[in-house]
Amino acid sequence: MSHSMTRAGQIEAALLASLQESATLQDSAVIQDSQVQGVTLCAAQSRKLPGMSGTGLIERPVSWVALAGFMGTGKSRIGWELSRALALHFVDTDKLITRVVGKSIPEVFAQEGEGYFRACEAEVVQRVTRLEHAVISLGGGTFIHEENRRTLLERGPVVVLWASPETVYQRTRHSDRPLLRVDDPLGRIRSLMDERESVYREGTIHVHSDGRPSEELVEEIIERLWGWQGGSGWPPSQPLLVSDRATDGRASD
Ligand SMILES: Nc1ncnc2c1ncn2[C@@H]1O[C@H](COP(=O)(O)OP(=O)(O)O)[C@@H](O)[C@H]1O
Ligand SMILES: O=C(O)C1=C[C@@H](OP(=O)(O)O)[C@@H](O)[C@H](O)C1
Ligand SMILES: [Mg+2]
Repeated sequence: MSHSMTRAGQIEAALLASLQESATLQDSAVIQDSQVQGVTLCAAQSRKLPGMSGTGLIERPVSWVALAGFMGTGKSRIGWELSRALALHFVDTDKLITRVVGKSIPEVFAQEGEGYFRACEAEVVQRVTRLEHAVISLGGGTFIHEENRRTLLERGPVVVLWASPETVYQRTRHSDRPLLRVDDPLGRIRSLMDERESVYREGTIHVHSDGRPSEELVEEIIERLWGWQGGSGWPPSQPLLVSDRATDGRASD
């Protein structure tokens, strides 16, 4: 990216490239949001009718949704699959930042520092919450920062994916997450998850991912989104109770 461009301009250009890519990969050319000549199908139904999802006869529970949660819970993968199921654009904020800065996430952390990464993340949140027709996969730390959380929850539903520390460890051990580059990654996962858990609980819908295939998760997310009442999720309505923080409580909202 050119140095003469402002970061906002760089984000705009990178976003455009991401959206073009996501549209190119879209398997249906024209998707209508609601009724088409009196015929509507919800996304779940259309997936049971092969061929129908490409015809534009599709109705979605939402036209914008974000995925939050700890590293390795599946935000990037499930977000992508959810975007295909709902025929929406897909934006992964980490990939967007990689495009904007021209460096991988580990390089951004090592060369620019975490503070720089968090500043990019905050700007990207401001931009992606103004998008229409998109599934947004956040980085694991994005939702932790209050201003990001407020902006996201005012925009639309935030689905939080959960997994046990052991599952996160298995899913991330062969990848390069800068925050897990330590002697005892499982211990680090446990302590960081503990630190962040109460904040993740401010999300709109909570889905546990341990031992569950992605198709099942996408299906559950879509069903839960149909049941979502709408409205701003900010400020969080329920004060957090200590008993709510039990491990079993993570799967429900
Ligand atoms: N439900 C799942 N079951 C098995 N593996 C999964 C599941 N969700 C994600 N993964 C895998 O775990 C790894 C981390 O997933 P990713 O989507 O990058 O997580 P995140 O974006 O939350 O860090 C990837 O290899 C991905 O394919
Ligand atoms: O939890 C975090 O603070 C981070 C999570 C990562 O994203 P994923 O959750 O997609 O791995 C990435 O944004 C960065 O390494 C920091
Ligand atoms: Mg990710």
